[in-house]
Amino acid sequence: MASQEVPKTCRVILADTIAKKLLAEVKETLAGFQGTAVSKPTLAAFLANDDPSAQQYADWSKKTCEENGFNFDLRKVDKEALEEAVVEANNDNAVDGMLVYYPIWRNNQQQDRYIQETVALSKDVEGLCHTHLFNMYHNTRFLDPPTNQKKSILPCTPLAIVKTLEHLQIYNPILAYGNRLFGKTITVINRSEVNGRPLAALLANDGATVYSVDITGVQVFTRGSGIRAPRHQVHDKEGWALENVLPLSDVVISGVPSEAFKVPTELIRDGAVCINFSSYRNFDGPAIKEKASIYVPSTGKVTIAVLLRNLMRLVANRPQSGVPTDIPE
Ligand SMILES: NC(=O)C1=CN([C@@H]2O[C@H](COP(=O)(O)OP(=O)(O)OC[C@H]3O[C@@H](n4cnc5c(N)ncnc54)[C@H](O)[C@@H]3O)[C@@H](O)[C@H]2O)C=CC1
Ligand SMILES: Nc1nc(=O)c2c([nH]1)NC[C@@H]1CN(c3ccc(C(=O)N[C@@H](CCC(=O)O)C(=O)O)cc3)C=[N+]21
Repeated sequence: MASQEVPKTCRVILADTIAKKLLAEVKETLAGFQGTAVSKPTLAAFLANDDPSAQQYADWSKKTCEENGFNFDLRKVDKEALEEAVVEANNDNAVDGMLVYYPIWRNNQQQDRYIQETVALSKDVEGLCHTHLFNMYHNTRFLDPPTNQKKSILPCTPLAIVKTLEHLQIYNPILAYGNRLFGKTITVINRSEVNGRPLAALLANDGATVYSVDITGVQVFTRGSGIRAPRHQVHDKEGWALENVLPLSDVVISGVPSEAFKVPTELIRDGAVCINFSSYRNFDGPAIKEKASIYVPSTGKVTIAVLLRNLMRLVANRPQSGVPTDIPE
């Protein structure tokens, strides 16, 4: 009997597919807000740079908000007027959540950090205020222990990648919640404070061994020996580079903001899962499809769906809003 050749095909999974699933949940949750004072939540977005990718991201966010029953209020302001504009939105009851497009001061990250902290905790839809980040790094889910009514907000892009990995069934539902990446090795290329570092921590907190790569080198994020440690641990891997970690990795996630950068396809394991979150294509299009089992070329649409979910969560965290508090995880 002639043996049937199994076609060697990589599945390309588009962000749109994952986003649609999440937006269906958003719609259902928002239905529960009808008849309250916040039937149509408002997201204010501040654009204070001339970054075309921020403008494009704002345009998509506006479209997605409006198609799904949210107000999107884009406020273009001068850098020097930004702080006061954020303070005004903090005090404006018509604003349910806000985000500021970064980077703003290209040579002064401290000043961007200052603006991140100026956003009120109760309106921080991207989860970038210190308290939200602290809770994420410490694997603490609630803002109000021991009452545990107010959920802490997780950063949008890292959470979107977690949602993507869940969709791809990299999270193993047979395992206990909070341990569903146990046994998985994941490389994250990017260690920025808003994307790569929180992502590495989230994945390690769920049990993965995570190699976090940036231009300075490699760190490994794990839950430590055994599976019981409550939060992740970080160690430097002196002298290590992509060539050491890519061959070990079940999943490769890349977010390098450069046209020229490509993850070296020949170092990636056969059958690895490859996810790009950069606005540039970090994987070499045709070649990666000969290597990867699953390839996700972008995640921006998933990020926007997560943003809307975070916005509903902020509303639900205000007891006076009167909306149901059971926003899906
Ligand atoms: N899909 C989404 O939802 C989002 C996508 N982005 C995109 O993600 C990208 C990254 O954004 P940020 O993290 O804010 O940028 P960033 O400039 O703050 O950080 C870049 C990171 O990549 C590392 N890196 C740069 N070159 C490298 C190389 N050759 N090898 C290894 N590591 C290298 C840097 O060390 C740093 O850790 C951008 O293209 C941005 O537009 C940003 C936010 C959301
Ligand atoms: N506070 C803040 N949060 C952000 O999330 C943030 C920001 N500042 N500053 C600007 C960058 C840029 N950004 C992108 C989002 C999605 C894609 C992306 O992947 N877009 C397309 C792919 C490209 C295309 O179709 O042209 C997609 O997923 O469908 C790219 C870039 C978020 N940003």
